[in-house]
This record gives sequence, C-alpha cells and structure tokens, in this order.
Amino acid sequence: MAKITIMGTGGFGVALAVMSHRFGHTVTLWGKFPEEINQIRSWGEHKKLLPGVAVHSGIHLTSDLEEGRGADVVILAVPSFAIRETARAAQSILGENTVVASVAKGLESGSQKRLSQVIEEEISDHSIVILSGPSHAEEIARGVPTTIVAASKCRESAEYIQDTLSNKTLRIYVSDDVIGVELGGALKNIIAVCAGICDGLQLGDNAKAALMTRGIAEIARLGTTMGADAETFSGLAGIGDLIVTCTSMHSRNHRTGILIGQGLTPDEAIERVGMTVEGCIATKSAYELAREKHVSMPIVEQLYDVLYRNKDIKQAISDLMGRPKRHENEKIWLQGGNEPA
Ligand SMILES: NC(=O)C1=CN([C@@H]2O[C@H](COP(=O)(O)OP(=O)(O)OC[C@H]3O[C@@H](n4cnc5c(N)ncnc54)[C@H](O)[C@@H]3O)[C@@H](O)[C@H]2O)C=CC1
Ligand SMILES: O=C(CO)COP(=O)(O)O
Repeated sequence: MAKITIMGTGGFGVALAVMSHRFGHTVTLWGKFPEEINQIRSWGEHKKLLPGVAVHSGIHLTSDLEEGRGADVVILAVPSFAIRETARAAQSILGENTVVASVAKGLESGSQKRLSQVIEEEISDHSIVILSGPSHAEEIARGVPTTIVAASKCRESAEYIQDTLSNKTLRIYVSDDVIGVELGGALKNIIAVCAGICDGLQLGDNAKAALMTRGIAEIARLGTTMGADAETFSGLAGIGDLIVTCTSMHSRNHRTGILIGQGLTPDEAIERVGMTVEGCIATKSAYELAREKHVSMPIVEQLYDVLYRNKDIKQAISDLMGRPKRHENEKIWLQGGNEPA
C-alpha cells in the first residue's frame, strides 16, 4: 500500500481521498484553507462540495503541507487556476521517487498552456502523470465502476499510478498521449456547457447529439493540430468524458449551461452552481488557441460570443445552423492556416 498526499479539498480531492483510504492506502488530504479543513473534520464530510460522503477519521486532514511530505504519490486536485501555485508548493515536499499526478481539467488562462506544461515548469525533476476520463467525484466516492486514463511521457510513472490507484471500482488504462488526454479533458467541458444550454432551452435530443458529435470533431481538430493522436479522442479521455459530462446532472458544466439556457447570465449561472466550472474559462483559452493555430472551432466560437460578448443564444444557434454547407469529414482550417480551407 502507498502513502498518498492529495492536494485540494474540493469534491474531487475528497472523493479520491475517500476511495484511496477505502482501499488501504495511507492518505493525507491537504487543503489551502484551514477553515474548510476544520469544517470537513468537524462534520465528517464536505457538506457543500460532496454532501453525504463520509470522510473517515483515518484520513489525515491538514492545511500544513509539511505533513504531506514523504508520499509515494502526490495528486494535485485543485481547479486549473490554482495549478501553478499548488505545483510550486508541492515541489517542497517531494521525495526523489515521488510520482506527481494531476486530475485538473483545463488550460492555463492567458498562456493557454496545458496543465502538465505548467506543472513541469514548477516541478522540473519529476515526471507528471495526467489522470482523466469519465469520473464524477460523486460516483468515485460511491465506489461504482469507473474507468480513466493515466497519461505520461514516462511510461514507468503511468504504470506506477495504474498499479497503485487501480482497485475493484477503478480501472486505469495507460497512455503516452499526454497532449490528447489533457486536451480531451479540458475541451469537453466547453461542449458540456453547450449541451446544458440545449437542455435549458429544451431543444431535445437531436440537437444535443449533434453538439456532442460535432464537438468532438472540433476537439480532435485542435488536438491533432497540437500534436495529439486522433485515436485518443475516441477513447475514455475524449468521447468517454464528453458523454458523461454532457449527459450527467452531476456535471457542473452541464448544470451551468442549463441555467444559461433558462435565461440566467453566465455569471449568475456560475454563482448558482457554486463550484468549479472549468468550461467557461476553457472557452476563452480554446477560442484563442484556435485562432492562433488557424483551426476552425465554430461551436467554441459561438459559446465564446455568448459568454464574453453578450451574444443572444438563439442567434448563436441560428448562426451555427446557417454555416456554409460542408462535407462531414472535411478538414477545415481558418484562412491563413497551412491546410486547404
Ligand atoms: N468534481 C469532479 O467530479 C471532477 C473534477 N475534476 C477536476 O478537478 C479539478 C478540481 O475540481 P473539484 O474538486 O471538482 O472542484 P470544487 O469546486 O469541488 O472545489 C474547489 C476547491 O479548490 C480549492 N481551491 C480553490 N482555490 C485554491 C487555491 N488557490 N489553492 C489550493 N486550493 C484551492 C478549494 O479548497 C475548493 O474547495 C477541476 O479542474 C475539475 O475539472 C476532474 C474529474 C472529476
Ligand atoms: O470531469 C468531470 C467528470 O469526468 C467533471 O465534470 P464537471 O466539472 O462538469 O462536473
């Protein structure tokens, strides 16, 4: 059994701690905010972010990172906006052989870097493993069957995470396509917001299926341009995570979209959900990346206009439907790209 330090006391950090402890690991759960740690300790659960899931007293809760030193595995389980500072803090407690894993799904705002790139800039001497795939915290905590991917440039580290964290409720596949696994996880959140908007507007099932299918095509188009394997997008970190996020009421991105579809402003919707909503932030990053790489991402563009330019949703849908006719599998690059339009 391993010594595991989990950094991040949101829904996913708590769920991973509960699962890892259940399967016999020694778990330290570190949170930046002492008040949040004290509440989890006194209530025996995270009432706001993972209500009803008992946090066993055998899980060591702390806001003193030193107490997480000496772990075999350190898992970064914070939102993407906090990844850089959390990786920087983690650096000080890593042993020579500690394996660093991250479960955050997003891109760094501003730089548009993938999160493993950000982590590598802060922790240069350890290989990083990205965990992604269809895995809602609520279901990981319940111990129902879940499958995810562990992607790393270092096969040995990915296999170590596979061996250490797999259990009878969690099946882990390994991959060396870090770019594809990360982009699949970050970009599906955007499509999930759109799927939610469809549900909020009661547009029915055809529209949602279309969004999911054309959404993964967009994700794969950007992903392969950035060096990912196309196959990854038909795997767990691609279509798998897209399906779960677009269809589940556990999904915060999906729920945010529903509220926007029902007439709330994006800010009101995010506030009402009250948890991390990565898709709205990722929309801006994806929009900027698509322009930089000359990749056509019409769904991302329309959501960007709705979220950041106050565009009317019905107009956005009408503009998507009214795009020039195309072949389904045509490779579409924006003008100025180095492939035919
Ligand atoms: N909840 C889920 O089902 C899943 C979440 N993820 C990803 O995991 C990441 C974390 O998400 P959740 O745990 O769901 O978020 P959450 O919204 O449940 O919790 C956010 C937590 O982040 C912590 N936090 C905020 N700012 C921080 C900072 N500056 N430094 C350290 N900690 C800080 C706070 O303790 C807060 O409770 C996200 O990128 C999400 O996409 C991935 C798979 C499943
Ligand atoms: O990534 C997730 C499930 O795999 C969680 O999705 P949400 O952030 O939309 O809840």
